[in-house]
Amino acid sequence: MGPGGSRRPRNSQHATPATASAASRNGINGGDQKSKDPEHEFDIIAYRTTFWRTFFFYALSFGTCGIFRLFLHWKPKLHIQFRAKLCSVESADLVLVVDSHDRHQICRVFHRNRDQGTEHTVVANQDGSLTELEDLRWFNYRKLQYTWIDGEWSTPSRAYSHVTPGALLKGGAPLKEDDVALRRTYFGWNVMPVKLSPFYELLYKEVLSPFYIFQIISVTVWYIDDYVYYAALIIVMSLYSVVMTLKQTRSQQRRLQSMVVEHDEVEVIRENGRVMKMDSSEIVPGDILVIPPQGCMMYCDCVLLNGTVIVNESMLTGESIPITKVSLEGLSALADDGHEKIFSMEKHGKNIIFNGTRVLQTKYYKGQHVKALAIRTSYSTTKGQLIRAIMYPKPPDFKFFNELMKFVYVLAGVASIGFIYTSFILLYRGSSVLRMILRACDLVTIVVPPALPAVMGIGIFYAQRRLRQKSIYCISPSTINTCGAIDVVCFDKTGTLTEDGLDFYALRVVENAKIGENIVQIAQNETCQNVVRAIATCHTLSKINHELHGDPLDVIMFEQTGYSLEEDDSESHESIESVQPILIRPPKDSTLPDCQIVKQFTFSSGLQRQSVIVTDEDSMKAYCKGSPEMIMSLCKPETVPDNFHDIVEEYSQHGYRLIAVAEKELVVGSEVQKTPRQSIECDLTLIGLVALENRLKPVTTEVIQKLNEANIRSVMVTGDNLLTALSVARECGIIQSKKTAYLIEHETGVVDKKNRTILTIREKGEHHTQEKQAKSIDLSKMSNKDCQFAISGSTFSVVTHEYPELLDQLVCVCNVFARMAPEQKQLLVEHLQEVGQTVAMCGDGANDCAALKAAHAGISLSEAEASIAAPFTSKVGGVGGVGEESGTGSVNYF
Ligand SMILES: Nc1ncnc2c1ncn2[C@@H]1O[C@H](COP(=O)(O)OP(=O)(O)OP(=O)(O)O)[C@@H](O)[C@H]1O
Repeated sequence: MGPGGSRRPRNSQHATPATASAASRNGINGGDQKSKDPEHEFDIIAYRTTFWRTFFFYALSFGTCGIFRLFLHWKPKLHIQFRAKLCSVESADLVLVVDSHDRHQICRVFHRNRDQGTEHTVVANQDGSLTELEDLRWFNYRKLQYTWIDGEWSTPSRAYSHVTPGALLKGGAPLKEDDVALRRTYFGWNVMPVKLSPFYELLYKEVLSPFYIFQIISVTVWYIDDYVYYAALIIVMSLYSVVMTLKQTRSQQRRLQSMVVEHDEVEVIRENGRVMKMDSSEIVPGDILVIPPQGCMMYCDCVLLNGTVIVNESMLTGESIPITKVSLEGLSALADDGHEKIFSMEKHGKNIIFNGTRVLQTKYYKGQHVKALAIRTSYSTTKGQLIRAIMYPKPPDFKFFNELMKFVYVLAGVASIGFIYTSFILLYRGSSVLRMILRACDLVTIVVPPALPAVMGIGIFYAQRRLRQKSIYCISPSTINTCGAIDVVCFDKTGTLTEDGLDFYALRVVENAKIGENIVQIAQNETCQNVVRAIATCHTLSKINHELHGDPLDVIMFEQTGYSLEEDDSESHESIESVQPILIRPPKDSTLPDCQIVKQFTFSSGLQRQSVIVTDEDSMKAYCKGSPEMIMSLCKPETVPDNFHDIVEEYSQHGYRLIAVAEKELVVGSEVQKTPRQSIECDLTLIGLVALENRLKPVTTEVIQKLNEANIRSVMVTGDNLLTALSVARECGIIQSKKTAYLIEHETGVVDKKNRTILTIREKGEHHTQEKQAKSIDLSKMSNKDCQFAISGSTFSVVTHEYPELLDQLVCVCNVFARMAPEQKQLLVEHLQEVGQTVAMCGDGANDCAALKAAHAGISLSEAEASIAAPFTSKVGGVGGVGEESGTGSVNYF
């Protein structure tokens, strides 16, 4: 099997596209490769078997009744070194793949020549086109197919990996049937088969582990030695454990299968633009899909070519609020650095509809198709990557297993001494050889606990059952053991520690750089109509089945305005995005005209803002809302009140969530569709500040208290303001009442002699800053003096780049990390792990996904039971305390 998929049955298990292409590295005979993907970093070493090595391998395996083979089964590296020798990729028939956790796997290399045989040797180019190779070599590893192209191992995700957004738009032409057939030979069918392993196969894998082999030997020794009852008891326990483990593995596979093996009818434009209905398994990268107006499930990763769609990505992110995806149309061709933009899955997430997500609604001109270009199928999609991460998880917890193995080695050392001593004594006393061996082995089996795997297996099984009863679903049972060793739990704030919903508190209008008083009732209040209009239009809400859907923050703000939202059906409106404009109507008795949202720039955590372009009868305006710091930086300084910063601090200190609103007048009829986002979101005029209340969840304080009692450190890592975060942290007990909170800060441009930005520490509440040279900051000492620390993302970034030597200390003593971008959340988790901490991360949103994945134990709070964002998914919607005795007997809380 391999890239010969055109003749392959539809549901065959075919290696599918991957995320990374393996880059060439000068290695042993040119056969040593290293993958670029940091997450799945691995070496690929080429080998060729020889006749004599194979002969000796079989001879020794038979000659030792399989013991030699069993030994090599545990040691794949020795196995391949014994059977084959290093060679170049061109002559290899085996490769040894070594992953970043030093796990080895031997894979067979397949080979096909263009002139031999009937099947094609096509591969994909980086721009998505196909090319035919003279000689095709590939191997399958963890559901992906690696093909030797241009001196490197590449996966099918190589297609569209180096292409401009403009080329993607232009390249979106219907595929011909011949082309489809050729593409299928390389990409395979768009399915993710999860095989239910037969019982005997699972049993074989389980029983061949060194522990079980040792157990078999132990039981045999005891049986011969007349410990019949004890031996029988251990057999019964082990059988029970094996059956439970197998049952668990099978139900795990079934669960995964139900999440993965989904397919349905889709509409694809093929051959001369005909819309054809077909099964989703027939989609190949390059196909153009038609997305129905009423929505559908997505079965591949695709780029939106026109219109706008609203999707629910909860399956991938755990976050169930609808997200708006926009088309590539109108995207500027040049990046910030002036170079041509290159399309990437990371940077253009807002233009990609991912496999496994549900399209709730599409928006475009009536009667026109919303089209999307399939770029990745089956296991190379984002969903495929997550599924692979579940199928081939990281080794549970290195520290835990290393220590467990150390414990076993110490016991084995003690046993060996006993073995030698007993053998010597018995020999000296003239005992028979059989009795001597029996006694000595008996000693070993008593010292090293043979029932250890059985006990752990049973423990995990019951722990998982208990979690399920509490609506916590676990897709990676081995992680349960890790939870017994958690040192730090990182919590996202909004939606995790605090309620998802917010309460509107007040609006303060800014006019002529003066800030007004609190306005609590904003609808129809004459004094704030301009800001109300901005709030009513600046969002990405949509109406699905007559209900407003979107970010809870947007919903709550919109509902205060008294405005209503309608999709504009009239033919006359010229929309900038060639999307049906959204009509915003003021309250009935208002004299203000209706207005249309003609362009939306979606919210992103990294940008901390969101904006829209709105037109009414005779004007065109851009409205922008976001975090006060961000909006202030985009506003003309003369429009920002002098005391604005102080006012923001005051609200933040009381835990309010703040959103600043700004506007900009645009010239009617100007070509704003071609204007990049950064040209719209600049030189703004500040017009208002909205304060929202964000209450703690009832269970939060109790959970933090339990963690404190268990000596597990709680850390808040949030995208919100530092002072707001600090106030919430104080309220829930992350910052303890008897401790003083210190803020670690910096001032941009203020540098020391070494040209490093000066870090300052100030006590929360003090307005003066007590400057200290970075060197004199000894955070670890200060933490002993009843201090706790908080830092914001920008200072964290300064420390990361300019004071890497402080980072270890910082992550160990800081309890609040605010204004953290998604990648900083991940960096924090990774750094905590680097300093030897076992980390759990608890989050609810798309901005927590990377951190959830990086943590030893990720806990996603999600409505979606089947979220694959983290090993644990809690449906209870809170950080409900879970006292759970895992297989290790520890009590865990999360
Ligand atoms: N829909 C929105 N429109 C405009 N600005 C927003 C919106 N949602 C949040 N913001 C602003 O962007 C900031 C960062 O948001 P982000 O979602 O990264 O974190 P968060 O929701 O504040 O906190 P957490 O990381 O704890 O969930 C927020 O503090 C807020 O000021």
